[in-house]
Amino acid sequence: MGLDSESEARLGIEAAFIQSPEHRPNAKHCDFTLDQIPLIDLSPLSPTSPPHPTTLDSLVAQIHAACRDWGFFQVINHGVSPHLLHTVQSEAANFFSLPMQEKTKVRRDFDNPLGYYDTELTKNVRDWKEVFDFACRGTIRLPSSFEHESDEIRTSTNQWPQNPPRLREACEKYAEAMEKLSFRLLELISRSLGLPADYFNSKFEEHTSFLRLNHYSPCPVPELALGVGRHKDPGALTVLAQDEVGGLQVKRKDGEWIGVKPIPDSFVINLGDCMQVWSNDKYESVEHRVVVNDKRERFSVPFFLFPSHYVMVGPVPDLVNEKNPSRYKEFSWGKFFKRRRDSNFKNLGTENLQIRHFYISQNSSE
Ligand SMILES: O=C(O)CCC(=O)C(=O)O
Ligand SMILES: [Fe+2]
Repeated sequence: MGLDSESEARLGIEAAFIQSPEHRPNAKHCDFTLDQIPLIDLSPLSPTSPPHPTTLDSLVAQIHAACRDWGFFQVINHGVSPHLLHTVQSEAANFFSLPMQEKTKVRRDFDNPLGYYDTELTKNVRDWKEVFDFACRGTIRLPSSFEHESDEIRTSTNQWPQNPPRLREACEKYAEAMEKLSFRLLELISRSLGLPADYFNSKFEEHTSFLRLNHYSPCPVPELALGVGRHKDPGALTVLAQDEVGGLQVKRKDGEWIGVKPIPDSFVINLGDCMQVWSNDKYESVEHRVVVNDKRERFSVPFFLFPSHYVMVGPVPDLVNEKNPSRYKEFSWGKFFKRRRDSNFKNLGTENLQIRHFYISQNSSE
């Protein structure tokens, strides 16, 4: 942005955090009391009472409508113990309250992207947040390079801080619960596309899913910065727990930013880029962002369900036909993820890799 240090001091924030004017939030964007995103009750999935077929059909129909119209929904009665979630939230708060020198003992970097980080870029602008990332299954195997020729695979391993001592256990138990819930959701989404419930399961045998503890501290100039800049999640789906403060916004189909109302003990679910491609654009991965405020800190915990690194992502053959031809060329999940992640660490000087870079033009004259 090219601000000098005097201007930075006057604004109370470093230039790297400042969004360009068209992406800045305004007062209208800060209402988190309206309940517009679909709310879905998952109690028919309860293990004590197998669902009646008509109940399951109605649940699948609700999922279908939410995925088609919003790409976002909230779920209640999901079977995850509130205790697990509250423990992870309080351990996250304990961790982020530690002095910086303690947190940076588990710093994540270009070589090991798991751990603590406070300088993430989204679309080359710095986010007003600090995070702690950990793999759902302890390790993640990904290509070491985005380049096509390279086949080398690198394993990243979780880094656990000694402090707070119970963070690791809380996170590992929570991750297990998220893994289970996300597969149940994946089955519902699969049915909602007219596919067998287990259609996608083989793509997740060595899944590269990870969780993130997000901490957004109060920002002196919330009208200039964002907690997370506008983006789409790259994977299959995201299961997000947020506290009562509010900050997440979803871009509605008409282009309006809509706040997602915090509902106690609920999860916010959104579809990622892989689901958009698999569904051949029946469902969309919807843009979202996080606004910050100058009074209250906010915590959130997303679980990102990502396929195995070797999965080639392309439209599901059963969902394409002559009338509805395939809209995407296949791409390697591992290479796509690696490239997207590298852009979190350094300004690659170009636009981030997006699924539309694999779009097949439907116009034969182009
Ligand atoms: O904190 C939130 O509400 C959402 C964060 C998010 O979108 C992300 O980390 O991808
Ligand atoms: Fe996101």
